[in-house]
Amino acid sequence: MQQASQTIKGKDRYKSGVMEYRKMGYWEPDYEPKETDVIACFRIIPQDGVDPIEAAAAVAGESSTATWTVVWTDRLTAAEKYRAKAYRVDQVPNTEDQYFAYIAYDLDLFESGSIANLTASIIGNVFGFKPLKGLRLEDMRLPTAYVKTFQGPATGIVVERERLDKFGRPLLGATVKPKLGLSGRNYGRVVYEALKGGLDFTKDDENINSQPFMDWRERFLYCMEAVNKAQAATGEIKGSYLNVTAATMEDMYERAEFAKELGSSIIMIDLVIGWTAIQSMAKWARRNNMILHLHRAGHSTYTRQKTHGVSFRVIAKWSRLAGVDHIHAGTVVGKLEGDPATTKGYYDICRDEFTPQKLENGIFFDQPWASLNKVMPVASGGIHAGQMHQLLDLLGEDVVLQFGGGTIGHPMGIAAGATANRVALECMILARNEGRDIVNEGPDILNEAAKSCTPLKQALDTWKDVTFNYTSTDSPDYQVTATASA
Ligand SMILES: O=C(COP(=O)(O)O)[C@H](O)[C@H](O)COP(=O)(O)O
Ligand SMILES: [Mg+2]
Repeated sequence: MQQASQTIKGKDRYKSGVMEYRKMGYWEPDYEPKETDVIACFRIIPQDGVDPIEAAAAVAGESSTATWTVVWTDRLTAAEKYRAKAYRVDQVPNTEDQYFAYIAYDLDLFESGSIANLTASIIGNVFGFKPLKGLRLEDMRLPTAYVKTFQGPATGIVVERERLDKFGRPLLGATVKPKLGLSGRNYGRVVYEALKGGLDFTKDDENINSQPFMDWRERFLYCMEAVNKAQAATGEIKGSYLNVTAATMEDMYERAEFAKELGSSIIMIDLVIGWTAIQSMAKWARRNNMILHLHRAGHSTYTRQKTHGVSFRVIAKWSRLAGVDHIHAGTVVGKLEGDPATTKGYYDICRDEFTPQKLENGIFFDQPWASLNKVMPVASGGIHAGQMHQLLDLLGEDVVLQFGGGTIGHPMGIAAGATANRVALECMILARNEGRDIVNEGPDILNEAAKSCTPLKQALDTWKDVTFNYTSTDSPDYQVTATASA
């Protein structure tokens, strides 16, 4: 969709009154983004009768320098440079009223190393702008110059594996269940059983902090006792993500310090604590040699519907900049939202050294990572041992596979549930390394291994028919590599 520049030049540009955004300089179809520009792709759904180009210009304006009327004080600034520029608008395939608007922002609009500052512009007031029915931030191109101002993951995949001494296979974890209500002592028993049975990690759930039934100190003490006992029993390094999420930064630091004092290798935070708190904890984790796990609690309130909000691929990018080591990124086959093609895009963002544009995976831009560490994606939510071949095929090797119900709900108990998952993983890795076609032979490979592993046999029998086959709400709009480029 093209419309020539309508920017008013000279002194008429600064006449008092209301002027269309495209006339104020926020629509510049000839603009060529600079290497150092931040670029955003928004899905715009204009109100009836609103011209899509004007809507795109308004988004550029409201997310950068503009207000609703002309202000003469623009002339006291380098306004042409600071104005964000909508430079391209495409109709979204298979829609009548939706448009992808590409907007370029000068790097000087943003404070170095601050997600809070970036987001206050890009997803600030503009999301409430009345002429739009809906607005979704689909993707961003963060230039190398800007990426370099962030710390990135505190530890990274390579060093995490070295510290854990685990290579060549996904890591295995489990979320302690029930989510709420266990006492510290019983909680510790779940952790011990799961780790002794063969998992590498257990984890606190997103909503367990410090409630009347279990103080956070109780939890940390019993978890670390379980970790130490399981390490002694198995000779392997184990961990339990201790959730330090709390009401204030002071509380979170206190909890993190205690986790460190007890010898934990990993702590956990929830996305709901906010970007500044996440960045603070990432810096703390870097200083204290701690792995930092991020649970994306809350994201679905704004990532899941395509008509308004922020795509999770953008949340994944911001999280990598902010400095977390783990991020929940979806399972495809489990109980929670996750289209395979879209989810692949999230995993690439976490693990690539350079993420190329791939419209079929929802990736709109080439994204350099400028040597920032890689984030370990975490697959969690309604998965079980019988899906091991699919998980390995879809998600690859650098991933934590987390089975909460799929460990603790095992008919023979928690340790048996853990063993089932470990044996399923190891037999699948062996088969893959032997060159077998694990996607098609996967069920046979598992059944074969189950002949000499009763826990695996029972896991397969218990959960064999469990699938969550529902239509995804967030599949890519371009099904094949299109010619569009930023
Ligand atoms: O407690 C669980 C999963 O438990 P279970 O394994 O018993 O289903 C996590 O909170 C979800 O993984 C969150 O979802 P996501 O990972 O998609 O953010
Ligand atoms: Mg949970």
